[in-house]
Amino acid sequence: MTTFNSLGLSKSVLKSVLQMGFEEATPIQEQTIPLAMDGRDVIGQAQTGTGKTAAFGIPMIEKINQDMKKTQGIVIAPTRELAMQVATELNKLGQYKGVRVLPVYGGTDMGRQIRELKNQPQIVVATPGRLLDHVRRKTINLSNIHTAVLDEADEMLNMGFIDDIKAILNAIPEQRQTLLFSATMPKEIHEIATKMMKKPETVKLKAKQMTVERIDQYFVEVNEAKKFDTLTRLLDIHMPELAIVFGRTKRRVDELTDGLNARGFRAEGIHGDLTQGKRMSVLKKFKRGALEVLVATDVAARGLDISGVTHVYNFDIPQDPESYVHRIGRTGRAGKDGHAVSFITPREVAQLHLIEKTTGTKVKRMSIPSSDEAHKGQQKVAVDKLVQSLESNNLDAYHAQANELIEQYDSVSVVAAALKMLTKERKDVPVKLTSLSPISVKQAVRDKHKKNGKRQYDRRKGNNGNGGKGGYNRNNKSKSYAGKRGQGQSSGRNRGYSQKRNQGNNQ
Ligand SMILES: Nc1ncnc2c1ncn2[C@@H]1O[C@H](COP(=O)(O)OP(=O)(O)OP(=O)(O)O)[C@@H](O)[C@H]1O
Ligand SMILES: [Mg+2]
Repeated sequence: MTTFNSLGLSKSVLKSVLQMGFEEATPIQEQTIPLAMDGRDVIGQAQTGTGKTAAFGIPMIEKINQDMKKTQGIVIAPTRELAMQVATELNKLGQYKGVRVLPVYGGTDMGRQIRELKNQPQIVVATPGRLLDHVRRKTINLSNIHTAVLDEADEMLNMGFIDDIKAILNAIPEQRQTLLFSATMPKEIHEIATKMMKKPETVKLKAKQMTVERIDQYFVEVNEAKKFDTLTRLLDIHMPELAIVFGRTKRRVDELTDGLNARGFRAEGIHGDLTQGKRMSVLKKFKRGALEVLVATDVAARGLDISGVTHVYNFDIPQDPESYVHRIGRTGRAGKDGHAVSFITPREVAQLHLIEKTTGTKVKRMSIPSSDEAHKGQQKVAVDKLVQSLESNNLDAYHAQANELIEQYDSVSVVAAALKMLTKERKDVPVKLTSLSPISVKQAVRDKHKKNGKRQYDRRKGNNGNGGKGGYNRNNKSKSYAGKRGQGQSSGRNRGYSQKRNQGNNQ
């Protein structure tokens, strides 16, 4: 067990860390913080939800000179929502030191952003497209930057972003420290990365598998036409606290959202064609539990840390294994349990095997639940509601009517009728989605070579461990890692080839 105290943090940062409820450092923090504080370039790889943000955030904040009102650190993240989230976490870490952090991303007012950047916040957390805009307009001063971080580094160095990243890094003083973090790091991207860094130290936590062990991983083999009914049945049976359903395209997300609402689920979608205001409001609603289901493209696959997400459904199987790792990693975070179910059409079985091979995980088969099973799930919700009402003890006004009913009918029938009324009957609402062609491994490989499949979601319209169970406590403000963990990835994996999504502006 490593406490933050023993990592040699300054008083103010230590105070922030404790205030955030972190009691001990996670393994990736324990290993990378000392290196980074020593000034080394670091590539850090550890499973989703294991605290990589603080792993780069803490040394970065430590290095900031708070008396110097200049931009000294920069973090680049692939999506706007992630940039916002990272900025919030850094703000918390720097709260007692008095470090100013500004998120900078597209879809927001440029004029205002320029004014804010003029004030030289000490740390800027940005998406690449918008940041490059500022670099070209010379509306950001990069000359005092001593630390640059690429969060989701493999994604940032992938085809869609690499040119922007190169251009940005070239504009930052060369004697900078560079930190790269991600849960995944394909070999060829690691090679590209090391060329941009100075003798980087790679910290790759050893674990049997790339995904978090606490996430139960299942697949269900189902025909395209049956997917939607299967999804709503599973939602009825699993009764997630919060669920994320990933679809492959924006259209898919829209159709799924409409379909789920038609069947009585509170669902909203998030993808790159929505205005930034809408994206933020959907995410906020989801975080506070006003939505049960968030339907999303891969725009929500990386980095987002939303507590209460108990289930992830890959309605469409992701186009590459890395995306699978990140998507399912939206659950099972910070030591909590999670569940993931991937829908595989019969022609996508090879893609599933590739995911299993790459991640070192066995994904268990689950049979398609029957409508009876789903109905039982719905009934369970109705029973819960009834019990809640019983326990609320506020039923006096109904006693007279209840007595009359019991005199006329037997009590079991009366309760059954009440349950029937409370049960959401979903199966009668037909929902038809536009079908998508299956993903094949061959197709995915071809896509890799299609340069025009560039993803730059920041620029587009409108958006542009594992471990011993129970080892992690998160009571109120107290979060701690304990017990045996071995987070991170198994090393030396060689996939033999890599894939590139051809999602273009599908997100
Ligand atoms: N030492 C710690 N003790 C307890 N909780 C922590 C600790 N460090 C981070 N956390 C919390 O764990 C959660 C996950 O952290 P974070 O988002 O940094 O994970 P990540 O490794 O970046 O995941 P991803 O790969 O999905 O981006 C956050 O809510 C964070 O506040
Ligand atoms: Mg992260």
